[in-house]
Amino acid sequence: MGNRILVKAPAKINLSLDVLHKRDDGFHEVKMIMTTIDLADRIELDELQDDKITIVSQNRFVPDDDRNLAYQAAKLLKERFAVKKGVSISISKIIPVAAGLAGGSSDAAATLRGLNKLWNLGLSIDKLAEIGAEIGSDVSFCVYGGTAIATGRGEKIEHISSPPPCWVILAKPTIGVSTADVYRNLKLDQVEHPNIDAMVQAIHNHDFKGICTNVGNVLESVTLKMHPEVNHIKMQMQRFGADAVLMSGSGPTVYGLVQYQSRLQRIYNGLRGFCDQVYAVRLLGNRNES
Ligand SMILES: C[C@@](CO)(OP(=O)(O)O)[C@H](O)COP(=O)(O)OP(=O)(O)OC[C@H]1O[C@@H](n2ccc(N)nc2=O)[C@H](O)[C@@H]1O
Ligand SMILES: Nc1ncnc2c1ncn2[C@@H]1O[C@H](COP(=O)(O)OP(=O)(O)O)[C@@H](O)[C@H]1O
Repeated sequence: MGNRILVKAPAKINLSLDVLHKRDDGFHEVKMIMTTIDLADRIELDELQDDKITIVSQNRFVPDDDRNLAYQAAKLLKERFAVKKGVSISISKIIPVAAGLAGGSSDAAATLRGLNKLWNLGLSIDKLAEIGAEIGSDVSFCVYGGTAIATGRGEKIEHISSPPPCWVILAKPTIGVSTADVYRNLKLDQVEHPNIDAMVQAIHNHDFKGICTNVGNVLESVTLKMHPEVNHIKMQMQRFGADAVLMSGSGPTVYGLVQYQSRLQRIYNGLRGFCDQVYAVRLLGNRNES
């Protein structure tokens, strides 16, 4: 049997997401605070002697061809560094798909980190993040994990300290949301911009209350209008007692920050009454092992 590497691919949430303007290249200039959570896909990379890339996944929403972001990551490394061997990429999908949690981007990032080892490429983590940006805007952050301010189209990463430990409840409505559609329908003259500096300060001070008052996401203005059920989940989560409630990324997943474990069960049970996909996990906030 050939060499095998196992890599964890954690999801992210956006504690704050601001869009500054639309750029000439069609992308939007953003300023976001991203952090990793303890909800992760598992990626298994098995060396193949044949010169090919295969994707194995039991999840019917995960493409098993070149549309898969993990496939694209492997192809990019293979071509750029003239690797003659192949790889079988097996994805155990835990992160809900098309949810605003960067599941696909994190699979791609984990594949980059894993193949760097499997193929002995010796690339630095910064180089892997740079390569990741060619696959998608969120991939660079996912290469590092941790907590960061992301600017540019999301690929410029400045690491900051982790928020104080807390719980994160996630509820994913059954609808899927296209990130491109959400950005396209954003009306920047009608949004309320979050205070990112105040969020950074609150994180720096380990001020959980300050973090809760400063969560904000301008993309909510689009997705909540398109899908009123997302707002319904937000209101329910607030009613059940989460300390802060926000949509992650372009949605439709809504997350709640919860300081005390004693409250978790009640919020979880309440949401499970009308939403199939509910998760209670810890906020990780620390960097991936490279
Ligand atoms: C909204 C965010 C917030 O973290 O996450 P998700 O909801 O996808 O998790 C990201 O900005 C999404 O990043 P990602 O999903 O990697 O986007 P990409 O594949 O690069 O781009 C998908 C499409 O979204 C639009 N897009 C993306 C990023 C950006 N800064 N401006 C844009 O306008 C573009 O139309 C692009 O074609
Ligand atoms: N490894 C992957 N896991 C999940 N989805 C993937 C993957 N590769 C490509 N995709 C495609 O990317 C789209 C967005 O997926 P995902 O990364 O889960 O969502 P988001 O960008 O909202 O965080 C999906 O519709 C799916 O078809």
